[in-house]
Amino acid sequence: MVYGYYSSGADSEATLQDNIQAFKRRRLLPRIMVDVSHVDTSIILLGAKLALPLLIAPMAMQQMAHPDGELAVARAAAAAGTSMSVSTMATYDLKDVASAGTGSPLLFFQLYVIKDRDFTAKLLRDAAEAGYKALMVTVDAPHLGYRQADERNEFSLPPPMGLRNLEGLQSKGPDGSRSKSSISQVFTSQIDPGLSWEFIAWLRTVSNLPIFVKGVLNPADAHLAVQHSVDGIIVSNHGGRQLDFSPAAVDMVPAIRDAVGHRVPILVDGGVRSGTDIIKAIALGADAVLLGRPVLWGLALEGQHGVAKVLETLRSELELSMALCGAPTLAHITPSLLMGPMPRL
Ligand SMILES: Cc1cc2nc3c(=O)[nH]c(=O)nc-3n(C[C@H](O)[C@H](O)[C@H](O)COP(=O)(O)O)c2cc1C
Ligand SMILES: CC(C)CC(=O)C(=O)O
Repeated sequence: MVYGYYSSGADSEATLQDNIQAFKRRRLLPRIMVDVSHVDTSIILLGAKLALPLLIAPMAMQQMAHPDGELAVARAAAAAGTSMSVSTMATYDLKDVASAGTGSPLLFFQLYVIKDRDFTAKLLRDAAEAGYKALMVTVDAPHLGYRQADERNEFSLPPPMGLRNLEGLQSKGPDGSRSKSSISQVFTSQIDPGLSWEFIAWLRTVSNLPIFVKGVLNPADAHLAVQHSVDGIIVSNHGGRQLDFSPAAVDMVPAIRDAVGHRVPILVDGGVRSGTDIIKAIALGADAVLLGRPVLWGLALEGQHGVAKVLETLRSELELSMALCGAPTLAHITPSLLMGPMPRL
């Protein structure tokens, strides 16, 4: 049941697969005779220096993978000098995760907007007090995508685990959803499907933190996001878990970069599995990438140590591949390093 929840995508999983294929279709065209005796993988994001252009994506309910759950992931992110985003649907209190992540250059709090706006405002106050430096507002999930594995397994969070940051929220009773997955039921009853761009203005009245919107695919929406003064864009199809047959996120990066220019940072996630994937995403126009499921696999195997190994593997792959591309810094990763999609792959 847990593996099904973590690994699956929506419906036929076409988008889940496409996220991986979109990277595999591309080839790198290296430059030679460039001094790569020193390779610098670091990046400045929101004024914070990250050791690598790889952040940990928000993922719900991490205690199912390991008893230390989100605490272990936060510790591994801090030790690797990178950023973690903590889900509204975490199984540890957001304050405890922030303490565990002390030393991380940039902790994000991922917001699912609760219908009860007072509750949402309190969550945001708690996040700011706990030391989170930015918000990731997920905008691609007015409803949860249909995931066959969760229906088949009648997914529910095994007790005594709970959604610690939603405690105190009034139960809304039967939600009218016919889903057999209890997380889908909670989502339908508590999460607000009525958001529009005006929400960003409301958010500014209750939080001073920088706002990234997560789940942008259409360049027209990227343009609107910037018009509404967001601080960053995350190009994402939610790891193929929301709209099946939406495009691979990385394929949308060039058009979104064209739409917004360099006014805000652009992050992308979905299917990043190697150092060369990170290079491809940056060459297409992203500033950095988020990593999803591989973090959970590391967590399940060896807790904090397992996550650390996943991050270190990607870091060393990135460093080596940058050297082999003739790119001593991230600024050297330009579109000229890329060959377009290969036919028939
Ligand atoms: C098990 C799981 C739980 C997730 N939970 C959240 C969440 O709570 N909030 C959110 O914005 N995205 C969530 N996501 C989406 C991720 O943030 C991210 O977009 C996606 O996993 C990236 O794709 P990848 O897993 O192929 O790297 C979740 C993804 C997975 C696999
Ligand atoms: C608990 C869920 C709503 C988290 C999520 O975003 C997901 O499973 O994709």
